[in-house]
Amino acid sequence: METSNPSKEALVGEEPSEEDEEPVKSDPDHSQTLSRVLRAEFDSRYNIVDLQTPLNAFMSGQYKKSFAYYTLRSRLPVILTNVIDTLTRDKSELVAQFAPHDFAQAAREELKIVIGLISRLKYELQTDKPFQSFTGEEPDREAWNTFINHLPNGERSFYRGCSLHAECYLHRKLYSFVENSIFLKSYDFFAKIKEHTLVDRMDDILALTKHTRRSDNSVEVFGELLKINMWSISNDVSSDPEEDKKLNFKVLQDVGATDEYIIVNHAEEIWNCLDNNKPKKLKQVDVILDNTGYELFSDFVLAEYLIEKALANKVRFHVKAHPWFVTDVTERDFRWTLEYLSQHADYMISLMGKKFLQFLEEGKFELAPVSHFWTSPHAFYSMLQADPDLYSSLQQSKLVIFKGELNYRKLLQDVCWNSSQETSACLRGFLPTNICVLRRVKSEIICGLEEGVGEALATKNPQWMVSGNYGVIQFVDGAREFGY
Ligand SMILES: O=P(O)(O)OC[C@H]1O[C@](O)(CO)[C@@H](O)[C@@H]1O
Repeated sequence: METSNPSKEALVGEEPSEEDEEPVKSDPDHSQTLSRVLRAEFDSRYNIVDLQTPLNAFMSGQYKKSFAYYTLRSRLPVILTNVIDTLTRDKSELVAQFAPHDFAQAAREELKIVIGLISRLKYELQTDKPFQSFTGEEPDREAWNTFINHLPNGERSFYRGCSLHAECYLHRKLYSFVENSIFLKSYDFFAKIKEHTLVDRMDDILALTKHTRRSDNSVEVFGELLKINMWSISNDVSSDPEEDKKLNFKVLQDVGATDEYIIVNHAEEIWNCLDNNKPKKLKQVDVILDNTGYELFSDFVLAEYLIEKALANKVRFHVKAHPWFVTDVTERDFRWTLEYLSQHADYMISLMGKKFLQFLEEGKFELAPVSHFWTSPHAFYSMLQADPDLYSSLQQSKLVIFKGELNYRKLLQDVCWNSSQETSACLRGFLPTNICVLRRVKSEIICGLEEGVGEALATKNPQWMVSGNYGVIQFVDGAREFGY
């Protein structure tokens, strides 16, 4: 697990910016020199400093040696380019799917406009332009515009501001282009990718199903499920997607095999929090979902265990209001997954799908009302003010499980804390109830480590925080804080 990620330096410039267009392709030495010069020019034009993110600063593209810079410079342009390529390639299919026959020409024209808007967004990203207001029919338009207008002047663009804001803004804008269209309203740029994250992982889904059929009601089994679930989080920063499959397979073979990579494990505290020996009352667990596919299936399996072992009598799932960060779960993905599983040719898989659907019917599983807060740029400490209903609904829960990297970054306001800082201190007062975090570490944001652990890992591999090779199962005791 230690090696696979290429160095960021090697990857920077993978996606050349608009002004990086190179006339000479044939001479590799010349190319490299030119690319170095262009990069230096880019950095000086946009005031990029050759530093890592300083301690206690928020992640930002202005620090060249940060993962934020690499994401803005290389990863996000690639995402936009891929969307443009898909739209161009699937044009006829999309027109046939979304527009009535008589309107095919109009739909084709509209698709061209959407492609143009995405290209423009890419240009704005690559030239550090200020964030633009939302001017269409977006239901969260006002909230977004207020947010943008309140950003200090120097933090209102892709590279100057907090990278959490930049990434969220980019994904929100991207969706607004189809949301405000006539023909493509219900189109999800990433639907096919998301379907593949499930369909291509049927072997793993079957293996996980078999592995978890006869399981005891014990802290050991519960701890295993938490590990399986944490490793099921998709590792989008990995250079090789096959690595993820291998890792998940390895975890099912021997769940302890990856223990040295789990740098915080509070499984026992989480178990105690849900302890089924305590008098039975409403025990609701909320899961703030992250990605589709094998990960979502593994979320269902964890939820199934909570219900069947009476650790919870309801599990409420929170999905995104619209397509988000490529593979995040929307309501459509959630329902599509259950339908797909329940109709699968493999008897065991279809039984699982039917069982989960039945749980949904019986209210053991529930879809939480859709909240635009999850697709806002806000860190979670501002939930109480920005979405008080959501906050009070989480207060009804015994435990809220936050899945994945983005949720972690929002819990910690995208701030580069000292890694041994106590987690509850980093939440800035956000503790509606007990909190559990399952996360693969994919950026320089972390807290709650034992003294010296972060430093030791950095000595071993300076890239450890951006590899996705390490994970945490963290717990913050809401009861201790508020005496519930
Ligand atoms: O799906 P997850 O686990 O939330 O990961 C997505 C996040 O991880 C990163 O890829 C790395 O921090 C971000 O670009 C993005 O915020």
